[in-house]
Amino acid sequence: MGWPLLLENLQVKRGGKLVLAVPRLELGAGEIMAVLGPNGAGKSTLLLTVAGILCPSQGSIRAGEMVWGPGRDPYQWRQAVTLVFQEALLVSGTVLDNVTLGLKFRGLSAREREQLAGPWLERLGLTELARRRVQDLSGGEAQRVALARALVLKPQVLLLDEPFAAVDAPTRSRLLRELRLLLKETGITTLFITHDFRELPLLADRGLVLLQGQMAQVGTVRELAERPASEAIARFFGVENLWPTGGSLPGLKELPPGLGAIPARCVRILGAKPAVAGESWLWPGKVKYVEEHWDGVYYCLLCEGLEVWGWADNQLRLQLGEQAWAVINKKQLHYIETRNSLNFLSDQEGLPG
Ligand SMILES: Nc1ncnc2c1ncn2[C@@H]1O[C@H](COP(=O)(O)OP(=O)(O)OP(=O)(O)O)[C@@H](O)[C@H]1O
Repeated sequence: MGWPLLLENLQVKRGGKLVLAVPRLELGAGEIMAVLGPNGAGKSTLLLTVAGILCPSQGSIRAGEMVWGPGRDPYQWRQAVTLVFQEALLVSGTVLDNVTLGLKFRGLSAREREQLAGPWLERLGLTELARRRVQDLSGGEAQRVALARALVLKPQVLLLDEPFAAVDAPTRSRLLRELRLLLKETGITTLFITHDFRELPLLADRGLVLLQGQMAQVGTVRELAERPASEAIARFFGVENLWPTGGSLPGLKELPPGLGAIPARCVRILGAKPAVAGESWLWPGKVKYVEEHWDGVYYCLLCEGLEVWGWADNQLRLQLGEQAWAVINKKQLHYIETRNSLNFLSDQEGLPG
């Protein structure tokens, strides 16, 4: 089982500027956490710091008994924590040479190295490619080699920068699911970067959203998508419905000033008013937009001037301008208080150091 990871009071500067602040972040032993956020949010900075490549200007990172931070020697830390870069940094030679490189540095004999590498080559589908020269690999194969090279060292903590980014989307989904099984079996504590929140359920137990160098929210995929802590997070997760509260629609008019948020997939569109509303609000509206998918249809209704995005199965055939009903589940409409925006690093003045 990997080690638990604890980041406390972490501040990281780059080019003399504070670009990442993590007051506290805890990963349980064997937990897999995704790091999400837009460009420049601080994702790579976080990974490079946990890898012992960047030194924080303040704070500490603990893994098991070991500590990384200002004044600490990174040598031992780097033995326990392994970073796999997005661009597989392979040395010239064969796949096997690359997978066993770290073991060679640790002084193992060629025979021992091959014995240890064998199972990992097999699990990552590389056995047939073991003697192939790395310059003849596809981008996806090269990424798998980089991963095998990291896993063969049995790291306590694994850091992955956009795993399988070079692979086409369906193959990436399959590889991420397989990687999850493998990591859960070995119990390696893992932090990985992704730009795509849809990858979160494939690999991660929880996600950390970074915005402008700040921890904006930590949670499971459902918590992040259905209970976003701010408008910025809701937008990042592609929550289609973000309505200003107030007005005359039931559900919104009772809320204090802010936003009502609900993903389109959680709003049901019906062609006729149901007899019973149950735990829902029923909003009448006219069809403004239709988008057909293979497994259903997205509709946008105009309800009292608000654009309401919802989902229906393929049986429902509504035309533009037709009367329809949006069913808003009371438990799923999430209130976001807009007055409490995050204090982003760039908005702050006089930060320490
Ligand atoms: N070497 C550097 N010197 C100065 N500033 C840097 C350096 N590297 C990154 N930064 C700044 O640090 C901040 C965080 O960058 P980082 O690369 O960690 O973001 P990211 O979330 O990984 O972005 P991306 O998704 O584009 O890779 C950005 O404002 C960036 O401009």
